[in-house]
Amino acid sequence: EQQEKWVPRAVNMEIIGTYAQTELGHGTFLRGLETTATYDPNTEEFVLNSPTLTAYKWWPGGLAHTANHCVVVAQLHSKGVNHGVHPFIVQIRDEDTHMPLPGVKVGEIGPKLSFSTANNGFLGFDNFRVPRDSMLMKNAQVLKDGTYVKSRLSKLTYGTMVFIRVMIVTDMAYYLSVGATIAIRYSAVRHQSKPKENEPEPQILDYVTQQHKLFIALASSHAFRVTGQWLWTTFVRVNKALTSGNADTLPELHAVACCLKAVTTRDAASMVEACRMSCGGHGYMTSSYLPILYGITTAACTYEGENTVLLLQTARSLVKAWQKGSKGKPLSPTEAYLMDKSPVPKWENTLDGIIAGFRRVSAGKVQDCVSKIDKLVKMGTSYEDAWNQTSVRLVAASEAHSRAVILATFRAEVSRAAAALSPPLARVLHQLVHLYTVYWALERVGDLLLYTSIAERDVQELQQQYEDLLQKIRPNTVGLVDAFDLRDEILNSTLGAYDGRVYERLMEEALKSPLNAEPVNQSFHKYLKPFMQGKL
Ligand SMILES: CCCCCCCCCCCCCCCCCC(=O)SCCNC(=O)CCNC(=O)[C@H](O)C(C)(C)COP(=O)(O)OP(=O)(O)OC[C@H]1O[C@@H](n2cnc3c(N)ncnc32)[C@H](O)[C@@H]1OP(=O)(O)O
Ligand SMILES: Cc1cc2nc3c(=O)[nH]c(=O)nc-3n(C[C@H](O)[C@H](O)[C@H](O)COP(=O)(O)OP(=O)(O)OC[C@H]3O[C@@H](n4cnc5c(N)ncnc54)[C@H](O)[C@@H]3O)c2cc1C
Repeated sequence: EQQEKWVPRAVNMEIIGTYAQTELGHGTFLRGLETTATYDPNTEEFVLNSPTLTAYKWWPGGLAHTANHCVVVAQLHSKGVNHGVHPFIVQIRDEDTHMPLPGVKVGEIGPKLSFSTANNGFLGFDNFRVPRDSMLMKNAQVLKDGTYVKSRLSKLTYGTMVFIRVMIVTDMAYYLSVGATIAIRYSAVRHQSKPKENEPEPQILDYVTQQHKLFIALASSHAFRVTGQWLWTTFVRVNKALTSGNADTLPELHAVACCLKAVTTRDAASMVEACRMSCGGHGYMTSSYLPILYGITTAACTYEGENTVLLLQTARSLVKAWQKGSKGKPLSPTEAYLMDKSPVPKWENTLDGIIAGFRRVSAGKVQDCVSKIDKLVKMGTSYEDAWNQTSVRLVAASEAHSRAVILATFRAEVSRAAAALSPPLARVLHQLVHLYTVYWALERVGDLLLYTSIAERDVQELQQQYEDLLQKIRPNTVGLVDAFDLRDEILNSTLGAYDGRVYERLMEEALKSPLNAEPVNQSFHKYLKPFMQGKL
């Protein structure tokens, strides 16, 4: 009934909404939110209040000027009992005049690193009344007389966050494709230095250090797209099961969505920044789009669950899995490898060998964490303090798990898809899988040395494989980014346009600056001249 009431209006753009959960005082710790929704059975309404400054909603995108409705997450009170946080759909502005409704205080939070167009807002309530059916009652309910009917699973309230975290993985694949396209096209246009005196300056794309910076962004875009598709399929399956009353697979989905969101956003932000730096000075120009892209991707490390916090959520699941597995209980598919008790096998410099190695690293790190926590608890430390003292390792274990999942998914899905592709295309995609896998093996060589039987000569051979791959991929790189098929209007970049007119576009953009409108800027007469004449 509620969906029938709200969804068509939203789809028709009659109402514009946002998700108002985070407050000035709390974003991560949802149970600590302070906005209250107190049920009044006499009028069958909820009364919304922001009892403190820190209770003000803070951050929701589009809240300041665009939205006229929002989903407000608030502590539900009924019959004198606090039932915890619940979502309410709340109209905040008049649908005709767009004026804030009485009892609503709404505004814009101010300039940010990026997302300048998102008008992120603040929102407070002063005895603001909404009808009973404003509470989203798919899970928990409040009856007319104020009786609270519990949800069969309290964590279903957090479902929207799981959905968005799943979407973010594919989103990061897209942003990396944008960054890689701009930087690789620019690197094909840009010539710099003269390593051989009698030859022209090479394209900077021919410098192997440049390839090292950029090809991983290209490969990661594919890895994340494939992983995002797999995660989406998992999400759909879990949701289907939830609809028929089975929540058994929800914890696994939550655990894997958390670590994949964290690792893909962190990689996307750092690789986009590497793309920006790989364009030298021109990459620092806003018109290159790369600084904006960095602002967008680094925001994703924070929104929808701060990355460290999310990695610790996955670690919580891994530690529990370890404890369960040690008692011989079955584990969920993505965590089952943790209980592989076979002796450490001889190292193999193959894709399967490296993926198996990453699983060993993850399992080894989880085991270390469990041992440390157990030891501390036995010494009398509380579990919570033991957890905190182990948390640097827990985050590393969670990241290793995530890498194992991405590597295995990328390899499996590309191998499966390759059967339907032309042999040359399949070969190139396999090269990207290979490059991605070897890159991370070399990045995490310390971990592999600790937890697997990899030896110095294996590492040297991997380094050689990596350099060979850069060379093999080089001739196809521009074709590979063209294959992302991103229109110039979307790239919005002086450096990345299809026609390669980099220098012309940079000058065209520079000339648009209002500071170039007059030959002598007024600041000369106002400040500089008096200063030069000693009058200031
Ligand atoms: C809008 C539509 C757009 C569509 C397109 C999207 C495209 C991509 C987006 C691009 C644009 C993006 C724009 C920006 C949007 C940003 C929006 C926001 O940030 S909004 C704001 C986002 N804000 C955040 O993300 C806030 C982050 N904070 C949180 O999520 C939580 O408070 C918490 C998880 C950290 C702790 O919660 P707490 O209650 O203290 O829990 P405990 O630690 O005590 O654990 C208790 C048990 O619960 C379990 N469990 C937990 N969660 C889940 C779950 N989801 N499920 C299942 N289970 C879950 C947990 O495993 C544990 O199990 P067990 O071990 O006991 O068995
Ligand atoms: C661009 C952008 C858009 C956003 N859009 C929205 C939106 O539309 N709607 C909305 O409701 N919110 C939105 N947010 C808010 C966002 O969801 C929160 O900022 C985010 O969940 C992090 O919470 P926080 O700011 O309270 O960080 P904090 O939790 O205060 O984090 C600060 C530091 O404390 C650490 N920390 C916190 N808790 C723990 C812990 N338990 N263990 C270890 N370390 C911990 C973190 O790792 C971090 O280093 C947006 C934020 C941004 C940046």
